Amino acid sequence: MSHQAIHVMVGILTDPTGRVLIAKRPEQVHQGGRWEFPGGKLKPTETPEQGLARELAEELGIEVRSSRPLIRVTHSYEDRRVCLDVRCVLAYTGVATGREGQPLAWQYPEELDPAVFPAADRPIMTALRLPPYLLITGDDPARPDAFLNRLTRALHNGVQLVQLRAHDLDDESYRRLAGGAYAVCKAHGARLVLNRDPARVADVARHGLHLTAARLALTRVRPGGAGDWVSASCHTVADLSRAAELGLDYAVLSPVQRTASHPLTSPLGWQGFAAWIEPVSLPVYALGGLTAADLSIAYAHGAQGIAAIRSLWPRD
Ligand SMILES: Nc1nc2c([nH]c(=O)n2[C@@H]2O[C@H](COP(=O)(O)OP(=O)(O)OP(=O)(O)O)[C@@H](O)[C@H]2O)c(=O)[nH]1
Repeated sequence: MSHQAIHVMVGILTDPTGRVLIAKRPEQVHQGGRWEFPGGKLKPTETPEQGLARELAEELGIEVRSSRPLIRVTHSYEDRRVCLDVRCVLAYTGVATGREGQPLAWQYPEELDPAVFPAADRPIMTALRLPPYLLITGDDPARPDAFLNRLTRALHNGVQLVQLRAHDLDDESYRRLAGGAYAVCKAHGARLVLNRDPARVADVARHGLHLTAARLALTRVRPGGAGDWVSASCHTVADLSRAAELGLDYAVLSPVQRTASHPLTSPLGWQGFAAWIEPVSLPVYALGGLTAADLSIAYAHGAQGIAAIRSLWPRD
């Protein structure tokens, strides 16, 4: 088998209700009969944007006007290795139709069934379900009422994913706070991920678990159950590889910029961030000195979105 990955451009079209476009691959081709996100092989003379535009014109009869990176996934099948270069189509003209006779369907990301897609597509489906902002909770965990109040305000501001980080609390206080935070998140349709030793929160209601970089290094098997989203803090290329090997759902890479809390740690910068995540087939949030306004630059460098404590945690 050739080790050179085939560069494949893949486009995500979204309708106004948030459904994404999928197409059925013909029976006789590679991964035939499975559903896919539209796209195809990049030609050697094309830029990624040109390749995406050509494939979507050929397959769907649309003209792509603009797109942004979503994720890159490298996957080895028995007979070939592919690098799926996935972009969200932000603007296009025309009406998508199956120009090659392929059935099309629009589905909400939560409804996509990984079993009917090629194996390489799993991280794409995760990326489609994850929101742009990840709030890592800030101060006040010792005053649960004030804490939950701030959390509620953050959710009103549009946050949909929350990591409960409160390392100063003892286990019992953490579990109590998690109970309150879960209720608030659930009521707002947001997800709560617990940053605590998984063994100590095994019976606590949640949507997922988060591993510190130190715990990631000690973890041999993906923790949690089938319904958990599992993430990890990463500060090195080795951390990112480990998160991917363990089959985690996403990573949080820091620091991208210098932060007040770690003024002496040298930041990665956006170029460094992009270079580190490029070979990793995982959605990766950028963390460290960032605000919601950095989302476009984060997207341009391949991030899933922005993670932040200070800038997403409401002040009094
Ligand atoms: N378009 C697309 N290809 C995918 C996805 N997932 C995935 O593993 N692939 C793989 O990426 C490769 C894409 O090749 P393709 O057959 O679609 O390429 P193409 O349109 O240029 O076709 P051609 O080679 O017949 O000209 C295949 O090996 C396919 O199995 C996906 O979601 N969308």
